[in-house]
Amino acid sequence: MLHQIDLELRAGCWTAVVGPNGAGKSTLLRAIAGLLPCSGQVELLGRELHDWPRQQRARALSWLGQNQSAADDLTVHDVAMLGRLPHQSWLAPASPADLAAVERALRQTQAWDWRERALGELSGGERQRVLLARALAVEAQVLLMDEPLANLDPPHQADWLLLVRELVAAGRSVVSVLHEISIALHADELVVMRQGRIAHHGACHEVATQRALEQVFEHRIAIHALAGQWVALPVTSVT
Ligand SMILES: Nc1ncnc2c1ncn2[C@@H]1O[C@H](COP(=O)(O)OP(=O)(O)OP(=O)(O)O)[C@@H](O)[C@H]1O
Repeated sequence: MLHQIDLELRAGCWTAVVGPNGAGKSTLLRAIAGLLPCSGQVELLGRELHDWPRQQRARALSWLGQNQSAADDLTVHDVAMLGRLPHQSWLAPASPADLAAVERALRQTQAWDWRERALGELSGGERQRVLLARALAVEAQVLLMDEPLANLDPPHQADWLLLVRELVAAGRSVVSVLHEISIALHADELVVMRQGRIAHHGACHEVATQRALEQVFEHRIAIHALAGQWVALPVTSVT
């Protein structure tokens, strides 16, 4: 349940949504995606979400859900091709543009070599990279990702960070729910949530944003500058 949400997300930038378990992060993302009924108003790229024709909206907004399901017997290539559905006519074969987008997306997540394997044969992290490829294959203007780093090892987390930077440099907007606070601190903006409300919304490098972040986690993390980056370290000492 969310309360009194008034949030405007900047286009062409990466916003990370952070906060404790149960704070409402996934609910907020689902509301932005139009996947939840809500009493307020959600606008996408300046237009009321429900006024968008379905296909246009599906092309404009890509969604990577938390623990997203997909048929385990589909090949990796077929799963990524599902991302092209908004671009395809009913029962029409994949176009050269669809095939090129799928190849690009699978290469971006280093999943191209498994393209003939069944999704069900993959490890958790490998599977997540295929689902990420499916979201990328949409080539949407806005990407919403709920815990995209789930099961990814550190090198692939770093790759995801670079990928998001590339998407933003190309003018796309990315909104991601993240538990990896040190990764989230690389975002342009943070939405800090607690108990169904937005506790703070601001630039990652601002002191007020970082203090809000420490506060919602009850000062069990502390944010430090290290090797030119902001990092969140666990606070284990009891005062
Ligand atoms: N389908 C549902 N029906 C009823 N309550 C729900 C449902 N989904 C989530 N909630 C409740 O809404 C609140 C916010 O949940 P949400 O999943 O948005 O939190 P979150 O911040 O994403 O948490 P987490 O970090 O644990 O994934 C929680 O108290 C949760 O119990």
